[in-house]
Amino acid sequence: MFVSRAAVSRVMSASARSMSTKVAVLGAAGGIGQPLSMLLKLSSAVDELSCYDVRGSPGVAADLSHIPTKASVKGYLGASEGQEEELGKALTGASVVVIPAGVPRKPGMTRDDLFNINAGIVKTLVEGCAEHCPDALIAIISNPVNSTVPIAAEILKAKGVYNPKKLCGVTTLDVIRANTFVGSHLQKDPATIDVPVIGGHAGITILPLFSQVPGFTATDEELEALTVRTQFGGDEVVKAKAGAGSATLSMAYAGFIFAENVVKAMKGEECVQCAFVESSLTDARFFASPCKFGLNGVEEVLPFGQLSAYEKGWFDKMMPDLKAQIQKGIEFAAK
Ligand SMILES: NC(=O)C1=CN([C@@H]2O[C@H](COP(=O)(O)OP(=O)(O)OC[C@H]3O[C@@H](n4cnc5c(N)ncnc54)[C@H](O)[C@@H]3O)[C@@H](O)[C@H]2O)C=CC1
Ligand SMILES: O=C([O-])CC(=O)C(=O)O
Repeated sequence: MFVSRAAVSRVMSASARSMSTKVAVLGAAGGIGQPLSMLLKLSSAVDELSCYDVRGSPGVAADLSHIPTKASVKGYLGASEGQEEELGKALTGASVVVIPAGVPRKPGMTRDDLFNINAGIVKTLVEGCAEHCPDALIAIISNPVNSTVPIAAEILKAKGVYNPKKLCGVTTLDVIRANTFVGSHLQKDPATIDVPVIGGHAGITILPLFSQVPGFTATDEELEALTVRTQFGGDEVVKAKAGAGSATLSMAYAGFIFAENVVKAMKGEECVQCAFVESSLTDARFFASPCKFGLNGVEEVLPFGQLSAYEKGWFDKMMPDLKAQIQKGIEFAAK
């Protein structure tokens, strides 16, 4: 469950750790990667920022390094002619790895249409994590998240380093969209709204639980419009960008909130936020729900509570799609 930056964390002073945190962003020169790296550079929770990409990352790092905040920044490049592969250096010592590497959608495409390219990219990068930072928490942004997270799990398992507490798909953008749309509907400050969003991260697998928002009221038509807008918020941006990609700035903000919360939790400030994780809440192997984050990553996958009859209808509709997308990722990794 996502609240606001200020409200999500509770300080556990007794167990607070003073650890130095290296965060690696893989795909750091992209539309998401650049603003995400900048927000992480501005965070007082981050000590070291590692910017990796197959192009442009040394420039991004040099640029960010002139911002006077405490995090040190280094850029690392993938292999190309005359250029050695620097993924190992980028990952060594990282406690959190955020992965926005991969191609974005164009109008008319589904997230699943990205599978053929992005599955291979995520596989290679997660193999690097298994080798160079097996204890790091990996936060996957690359789409289709419903399949790329299962791919990552299978790769880590095959390498003998899978820890379900340390692998998450980032669904925070769905939460912040739902908060924004409900804020506007109720004419309230969206920062005070906290909509749990469960399921997955693609179309109808995204299920906002508006029935759990205190004071929420809507007609049937308004509820339907808010639900569908949250499910297809990504398409709204893809359409508006007209071929120039998908959400980058709102995603960078969402990825930053997620990653910073993870880092703070690892330093002793427990928090609850939604994430797509291995889960036994439903018969889907991975499922997004509120999770408690702490010193070791996902400390507890929390139940998502009572669904309204309307939400139960969407839940039943989404499950076959979600399970098929998860299975597709598992089968890819087994090849
Ligand atoms: N989880 C979510 O809520 C969201 C996910 N996304 C996804 O995030 C991904 C990235 O989107 P954008 O930043 O807009 O794309 P982009 O094309 O602007 O940036 C992607 C970056 O990844 C890099 N890259 C490609 N292969 C790589 C590799 N093997 N290693 C390292 N870097 C590599 C590219 O060089 C590029 O800089 C897409 O798959 C998109 O669908 C986008 C928005 C929201
Ligand atoms: O729609 C897309 O392709 C990007 C995405 O995941 C989102 O904006 O939610």
